[in-house]
Amino acid sequence: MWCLPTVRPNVSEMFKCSSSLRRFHSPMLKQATAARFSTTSSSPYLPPLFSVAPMMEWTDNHYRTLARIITKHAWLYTEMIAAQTLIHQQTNLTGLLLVLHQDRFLAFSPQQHPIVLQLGGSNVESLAKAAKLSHPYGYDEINLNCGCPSPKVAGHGCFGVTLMLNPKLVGEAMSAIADNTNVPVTVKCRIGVDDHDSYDELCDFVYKVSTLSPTRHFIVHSRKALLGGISPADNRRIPPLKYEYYYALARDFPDLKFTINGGITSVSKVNAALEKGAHGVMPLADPGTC
Ligand SMILES: Cc1cc2nc3c(=O)[nH]c(=O)nc-3n(C[C@H](O)[C@H](O)[C@H](O)COP(=O)(O)O)c2cc1C
Repeated sequence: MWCLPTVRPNVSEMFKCSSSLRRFHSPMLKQATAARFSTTSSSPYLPPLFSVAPMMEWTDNHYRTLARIITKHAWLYTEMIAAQTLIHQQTNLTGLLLVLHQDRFLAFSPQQHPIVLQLGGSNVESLAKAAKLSHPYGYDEINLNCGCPSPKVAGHGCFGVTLMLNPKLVGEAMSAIADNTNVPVTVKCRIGVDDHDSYDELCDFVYKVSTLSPTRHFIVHSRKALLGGISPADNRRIPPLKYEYYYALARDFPDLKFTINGGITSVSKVNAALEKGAHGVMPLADPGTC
């Protein structure tokens, strides 16, 4: 039996139109954000109720500033930033340039809180170092990308969604990231890769990552990834959405939190997911369709 909460908010409350902009200023969302920030080590971890999906070449500083004008409380994600890029920027540049260059990748205006830094990479030491480099900026959470199927990313060794094939490595990486930050660490993944698409394999991934590291929150893009060379756009279209995997995870790992992602394109879909028991929702605020 899937767990259904007794009281769920109505998310149409969150969507208040002002001019042509949609606002997400609901008291419920404000309350959820406040509760999230008041979490202490002794109280349970609360995932963001509503977050805007990370998008390479979209969710940069400018996009996030605009998003923050539209929504006061939604969680915002950076684009994926390769750990190695941050390290190269640090070692190849000097003095003020180093600061400016690194700030191109890591700086953000305080208004953008709550904000999550999404890292990409698979080298445990590099990810640890990247987490350490990001520490002074005050991100609210660090997330590891385990869902990107782009050949540019997944094709270069164990990176992006190919990380799902090595849960032990992800667990170790998440543990190393957590050792270098004092904010929650989270994973964004798919439900499988190619033929590795059984629910058991997904459970194995979640179980190993959460036992080897303090990761308590997974953002689940509820499609598998196909690594046969299809485009990232086709990888969002061809593999079918299997929300049943998402709800089964929420049922089978009661100590963990899961955010649903993939195909959440309308207020009614957000509401339907929350009513069905989703801990958090991550729609894609596609600039082309807003
Ligand atoms: C242009 C674009 C860039 C994306 N970049 C990232 C990224 O940097 N990191 C990431 O985890 N997901 C990225 N994604 C995936 C989205 O965050 C999200 O998981 C996916 O779009 C959900 O599927 P949907 O399009 O059906 O909603 C990107 C998606 C798009 C369309």
